[in-house]
Amino acid sequence: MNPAPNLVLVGPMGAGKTSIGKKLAERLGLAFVDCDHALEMRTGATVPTIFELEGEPGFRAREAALIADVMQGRDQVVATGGGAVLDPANRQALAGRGFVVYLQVSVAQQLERLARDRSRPLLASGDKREKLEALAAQRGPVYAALADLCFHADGLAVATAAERLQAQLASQWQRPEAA
Ligand SMILES: Nc1ncnc2c1ncn2[C@@H]1O[C@H](COP(=O)(O)OP(=O)(O)OP(=O)(O)O)[C@@H](O)[C@H]1O
Ligand SMILES: O=C(O)C1=C[C@@H](O)[C@@H](O)[C@H](O)C1
Ligand SMILES: [Mg+2]
Repeated sequence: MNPAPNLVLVGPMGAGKTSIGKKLAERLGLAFVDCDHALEMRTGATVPTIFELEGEPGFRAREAALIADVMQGRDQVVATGGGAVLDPANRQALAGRGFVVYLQVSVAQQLERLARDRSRPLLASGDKREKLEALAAQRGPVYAALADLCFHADGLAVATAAERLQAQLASQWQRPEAA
């Protein structure tokens, strides 16, 4: 049993961190924080606009500041952005106060889900399959090393994935009582 005060979802773009996370938070009666969305609310700019104005380094700095703040809280399901785990300080913040679930998904499934997506700057140009494969090779081991639990989300509807994940969590994650 890991007594972390938050549940954290990590994994690649299109794994369902946002979609499954929202459903799971409802089922668990916890607050839901989507880091990309929270960053957009905080800055008043969309993720693509932040990338356009400040580049990926600017986005990553804002993402790190947000994660540091969010992880001070408790009783939250936190859906991270796909690249949040690249920063060691983020990894420390997420694992320090979170039970970390890696939502695993195949590149084929990502491609299906993100075929028409325009909100992810890292997929905006070039061949999507090649990019997703390169990101998977780089990030897959990082997600796996950070995770308390790996959950295969391939082929599952959002509601089914949330239900099954909740069932697995019941025997592995117990939130501490509030002080
Ligand atoms: N289990 C699922 N079944 C069907 N469609 C899904 C599923 N999970 C996500 N999707 C769809 O795939 C798209 C991407 O999902 P989502 O935004 O939840 O991914 P994410 O992991 O949060 O990605 P990112 O890292 O970019 O934030 C959305 O259009 C969503 O509706
Ligand atoms: O995988 C990534 O690096 C990203 C995923 C999204 O959630 C956003 O955080 C942004 O588009 C970058
Ligand atoms: Mg998301």
